[in-house]
Amino acid sequence: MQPQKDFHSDIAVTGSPASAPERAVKLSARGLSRYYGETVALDRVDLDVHEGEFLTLLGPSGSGKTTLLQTICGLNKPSRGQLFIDGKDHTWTQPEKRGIGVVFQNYALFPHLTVSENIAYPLKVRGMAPREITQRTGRALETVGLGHAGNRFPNELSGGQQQRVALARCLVYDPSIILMDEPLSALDRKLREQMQMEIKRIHRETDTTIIFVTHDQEEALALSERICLMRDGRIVQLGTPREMYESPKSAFVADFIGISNIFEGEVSDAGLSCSDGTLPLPDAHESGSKGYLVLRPETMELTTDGPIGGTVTDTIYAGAETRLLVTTGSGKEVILRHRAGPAPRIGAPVRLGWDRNAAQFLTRAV
Ligand SMILES: Nc1ncnc2c1ncn2[C@@H]1O[C@H](COP(=O)(O)OP(=O)(O)OP(=O)(O)O)[C@@H](O)[C@H]1O
Repeated sequence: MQPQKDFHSDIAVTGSPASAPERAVKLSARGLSRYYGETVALDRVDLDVHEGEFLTLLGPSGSGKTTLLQTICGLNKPSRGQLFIDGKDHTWTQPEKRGIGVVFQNYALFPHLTVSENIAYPLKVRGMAPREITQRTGRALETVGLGHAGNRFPNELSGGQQQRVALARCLVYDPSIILMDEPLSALDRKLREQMQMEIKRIHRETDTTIIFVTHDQEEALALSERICLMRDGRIVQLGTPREMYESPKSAFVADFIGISNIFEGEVSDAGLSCSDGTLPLPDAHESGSKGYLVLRPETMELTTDGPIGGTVTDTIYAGAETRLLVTTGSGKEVILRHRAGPAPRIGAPVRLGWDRNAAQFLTRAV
């Protein structure tokens, strides 16, 4: 498996607690499945989301994230299984009776209504008293930092501000759960990062349970208390960003979360035999078993007698470190971070070593 992450990207694992939050369960999925003919979009999903938690559904395209989100809010009906909110079975409850707010990527504001009118619209339709509408609208606008922009029209706002209006339109109901389906993917990188901070702040201040869908692992690491990584309609691992990064259960998880250099091979008495030689393993394993040695870039270094040989094929200066791309003898691309001394030039032959205690040996592919 080759590293497919952006060589230029930075991975920051936020300081989340080391274990799942000890809070009441807000929402539970039990054996949730959704079939479309032969396609299994969701496959017996069991999931508990805690009160006030920020949980991200992460996974490649087609892994079932949107289907799970839609099943939770009631826009999609499960083929099997149950959904509980606050301990009550809501599998077949109408979407508007679930107390769930939804924010989509496509924020779809009414262009001919002002920001305040956009936010007030659904409350008006439901016949709420004008005074309460004004109060709620004002509060929601303040929460998203747009108290000054109530009289503007959507086309007078930036993409980030429009997404905040969409968020305010959701907050105005005081939902106890908010679902967000790739809400930031239409924004450019800088705006997206600003909005991530904003969403984190709103989460802290309102203590709402948030389930956030993204296929961007950096966004998941930056935002979430826990990440639920999906593939082929199943949950492959659920944990804090740190658990997912430091203790992946399979090569798929190690490859998806952060940058990994993964060597696949067979265990022999001397280590892992692979196309780049025999590599030492962090612990003992039965000879003949197959598996994956996972080496994170920050645990690798250039050493004169390292077990892997290769050639530097790219270097990127990034302040405190230089990122090196090394192509090994077998043609595999390895990323590492070089901190001490001048970086080698492109084309230089190098040998790679690593901190053996920080290496991981995984036997599962998925
Ligand atoms: N209405 C539908 N009819 C048939 N198949 C569907 C339908 N909706 C989703 N699927 C299939 O179900 C699977 C899961 O789709 P889903 O949209 O939930 O994935 P996703 O993880 O949200 O993907 P993406 O990141 O691309 O949005 C995919 O194989 C998809 O093709």
